[in-house]
Amino acid sequence: MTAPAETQPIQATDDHLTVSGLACAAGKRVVLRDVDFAVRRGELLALVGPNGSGKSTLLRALGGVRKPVAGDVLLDDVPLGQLSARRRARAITLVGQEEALPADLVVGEMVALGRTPHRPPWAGGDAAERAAVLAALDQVGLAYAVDHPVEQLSGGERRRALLARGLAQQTPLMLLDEPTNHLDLRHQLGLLRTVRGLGKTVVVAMHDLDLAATFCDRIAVLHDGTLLTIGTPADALTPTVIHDAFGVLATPVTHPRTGRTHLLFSADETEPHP
Ligand SMILES: Nc1ncnc2c1ncn2[C@@H]1O[C@H](COP(=O)(O)OP(=O)(O)OP(=O)(O)O)[C@@H](O)[C@H]1O
Repeated sequence: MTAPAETQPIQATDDHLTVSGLACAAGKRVVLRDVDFAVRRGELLALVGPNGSGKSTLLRALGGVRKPVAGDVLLDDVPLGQLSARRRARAITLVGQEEALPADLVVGEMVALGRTPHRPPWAGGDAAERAAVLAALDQVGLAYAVDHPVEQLSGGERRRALLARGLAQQTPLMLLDEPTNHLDLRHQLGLLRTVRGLGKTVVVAMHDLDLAATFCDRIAVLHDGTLLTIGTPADALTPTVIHDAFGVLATPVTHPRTGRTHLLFSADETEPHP
């Protein structure tokens, strides 16, 4: 598989997050264990894996929202647990998968919630804040909806409004849980191009392996709560890894126009249906 084609790979120079011996539990059940890796500054890292493999749990742990039962996550060498919520919110944006939107706000007000960590206590919005909100909405192609009621947004518009709220938070690190859900093809590509162009460190959970390989610098493959592998798309998304993680057959093919390598998937009839 070739390097991301949308832009040149961003030069990552050091580690932004360091994950060591991480384990997380849901109730008494350990759902993530023995996870060790680093997120390099400025890279776009995809988290892929089957349903229930632990992607959302890992993202929440990377954001300091999910407390580990073992191990640690360091932000620039500082354990996340040592940071105040406000400091964390100025450093890390977490855009979750199925966040309920406050129905009685207009879109601009909802996106302005992303500015909260930057305000002094009890401060209201000002012109700079409105500019940040409009810029964030513009980045996701939603500026036209700034005064629309949130409850009137389509599923795809809701996803983009949530991302805009995250962009308005203006942190150097973003954690995105399936941001392309509900988006049509053009908006999926547009959103990933936008994310890639941010120049931030981004970790994104996604299901589309081909899009992950096209846009991301590296890919981490989760399976059953463990990190199966992490590496460049070519190194991480081999037919063997894909079969081990997803139980499907993958065949690399060359795109006749671009020359890039893509994967075709087919069912492995010897695998039991999940
Ligand atoms: N609140 C919870 N209570 C009990 N189990 C949970 C809870 N949250 C997650 N789990 C379990 O933890 C495991 C990992 O879930 P997680 O949501 O992290 O997976 P995922 O890879 O993001 O899945 P998906 O692709 O379906 O979004 C699953 O087995 C899930 O059932």
